[in-house]
Amino acid sequence: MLTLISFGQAVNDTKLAVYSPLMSRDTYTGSILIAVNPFTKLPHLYNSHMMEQYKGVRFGELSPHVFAVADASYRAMMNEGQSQSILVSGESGAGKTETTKLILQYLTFVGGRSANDERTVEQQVLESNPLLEAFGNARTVRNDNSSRFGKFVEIQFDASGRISGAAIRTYLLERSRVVKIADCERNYHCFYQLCASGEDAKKYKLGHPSNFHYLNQSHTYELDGINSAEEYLKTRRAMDIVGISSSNQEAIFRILAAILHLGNIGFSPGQEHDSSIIKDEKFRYHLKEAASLFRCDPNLLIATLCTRSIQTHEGTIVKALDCSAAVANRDALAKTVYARLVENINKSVGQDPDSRIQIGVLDIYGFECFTHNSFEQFCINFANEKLQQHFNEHVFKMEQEEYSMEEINWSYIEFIDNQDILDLIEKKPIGIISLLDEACMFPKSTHETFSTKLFQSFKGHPRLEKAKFSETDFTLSHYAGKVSYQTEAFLDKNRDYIVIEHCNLMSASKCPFISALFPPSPEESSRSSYKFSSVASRFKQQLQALMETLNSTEPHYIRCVKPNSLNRPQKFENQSVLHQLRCGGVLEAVRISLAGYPTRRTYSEFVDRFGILVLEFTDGSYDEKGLAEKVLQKLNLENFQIAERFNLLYCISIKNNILNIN
Ligand SMILES: Nc1ncnc2c1ncn2[C@@H]1O[C@H](COP(=O)(O)OP(=O)(O)OP(=O)(O)O)[C@@H](O)[C@H]1O
Repeated sequence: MLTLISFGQAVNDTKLAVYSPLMSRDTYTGSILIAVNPFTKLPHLYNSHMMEQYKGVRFGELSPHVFAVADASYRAMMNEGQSQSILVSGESGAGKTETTKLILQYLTFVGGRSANDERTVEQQVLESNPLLEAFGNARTVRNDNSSRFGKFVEIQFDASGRISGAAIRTYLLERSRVVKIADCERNYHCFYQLCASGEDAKKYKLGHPSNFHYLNQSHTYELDGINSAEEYLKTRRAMDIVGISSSNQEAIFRILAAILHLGNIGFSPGQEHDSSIIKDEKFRYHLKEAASLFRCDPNLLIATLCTRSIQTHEGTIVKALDCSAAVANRDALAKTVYARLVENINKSVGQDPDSRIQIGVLDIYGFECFTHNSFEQFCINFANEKLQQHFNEHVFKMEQEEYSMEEINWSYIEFIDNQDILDLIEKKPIGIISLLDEACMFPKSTHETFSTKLFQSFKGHPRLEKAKFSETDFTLSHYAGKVSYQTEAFLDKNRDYIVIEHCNLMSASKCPFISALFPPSPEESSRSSYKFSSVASRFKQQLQALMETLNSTEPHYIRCVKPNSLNRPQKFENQSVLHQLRCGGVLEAVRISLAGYPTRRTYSEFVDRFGILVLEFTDGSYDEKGLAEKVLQKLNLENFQIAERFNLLYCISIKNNILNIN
């Protein structure tokens, strides 16, 4: 079944309102909430009074609200004993992170213990958010606080419905941002917070962000209305509440400082051909600082940055790296350390191994189609195809199954199945990801050879074509429209080398926190100390695991909509909104719903509401079903069916809009 409801004041003035509310009933599977970003603070909509109002109230009874979805999932979990999931999606800046926070706020409200202790599990869950944001969010051209990863926050409950733990899984952290930032954008917030931290910054020999290569590339340091020093204190407080020990907190910020010093190390050509050395005294200073903060041997750090070892039949030989290879090596080390640090922080919220019921909230990037689309858009759109399939299966298939179960006459509506594009992307041994991995493993492959192989392998495939005006770009026909991908950087971006020297350097750190980030890996025989690890394949596996989790839950959907590109309140760009609804599968859902019987009422609900129209028959000689039939006869309605099995009445809502008038 499908419930489509709109949310936010802005939506009331638009054509979208015509779809709202189509129906409601006591089962919530397949409901979609459209949450329009108001771009203005509306505290009265989200306070505890509001939470109290939505608590335990039948879904659809009150105005559409994110609390209604959160409450519905909590009630369903408690009543049916089944885990739930809430899938929040939308484009950058649409309000996913804010919506996720509101859901967590509501769940901690209904599932929290009234304790004064700051370190209750629910406080930890709430405080995990600012922590994740400090380390995983950054300013982009679209959003000052953009999440640079997808996340699935699983709130665990005990049998009495109290929060007992939480687990956070993150997806596709944008690692490149640690070392490279585009104009007007920033690195992760935590770096600026640390630079503004006063005493701590001094202790780690930090100063203004403009002194650091990893922060000064975009000349953008401040965020409107945000004080980094205050944010630093908030992050520290969040760490306390989540339960990160003070020595681990010290290690975490020391690592951030080390990364900044590492980025300031420059190289000049060495005496030997194609070799490099640390450029001069200034760069040696940063090298010494980085080594000292990482608690590692400075000479080993130099060797790690400027050389690479290769295994041959005769033994290990050490090959010098030229300056540009040394810079790439330095950046790879910075990215690896940061990614492992963030992974570790995400694990810091306490899990409850005994919990049997959970509510998972997925906050993941929506479908993307820009003028230039690269590997990141490919991965994001792959994830959206997966989620779209899940959406299809759970909303459309269940809709159809319900009709056949209730023996309702209904002509089967086709929905666009996207299995073919998923096969094209992920099928082994020949799919886009497999071909890309194969290209990455052969040193001589280029994006040209990759594209040629791709076009040869899928000649005539209805979902793949060569992009116009390019020999190497490919266009995929996604469920939400066509996207052309530029392949130039595909191979590079898919290569995530695990560099043995990096692991050795870090696991030898005298700081136990750092060495634990790099546990010894089983020795593998390889000719190179660089081991290829595929970003796309790892993402594919993570998505698979996510889909398995989602499939074991009852899903609820929230589609966040960005009403305008200027981030202003009260401004609605209809074309863009329609495009977002199409990308979120909402228009397709509406189509399916309108083709069936979107309005459903139990006989009793129906008679409660409309019995007044047939007062002359309410003398007790008719049961609820009989009275419902009398109402329908009186209204001269035709497009309805009466289901015997669950005492339900199915109506076509658009024609019988009267049924929705409260
Ligand atoms: N419910 C809301 N009430 C008030 N302001 C909101 C609300 N939702 C979003 N905003 C505003 O919009 C901004 C962007 O929202 P948010 O960061 O949640 O977007 P997002 O979809 O998570 O973006 P990204 O994918 O880039 O992380 C917020 O910083 C906030 O200013």
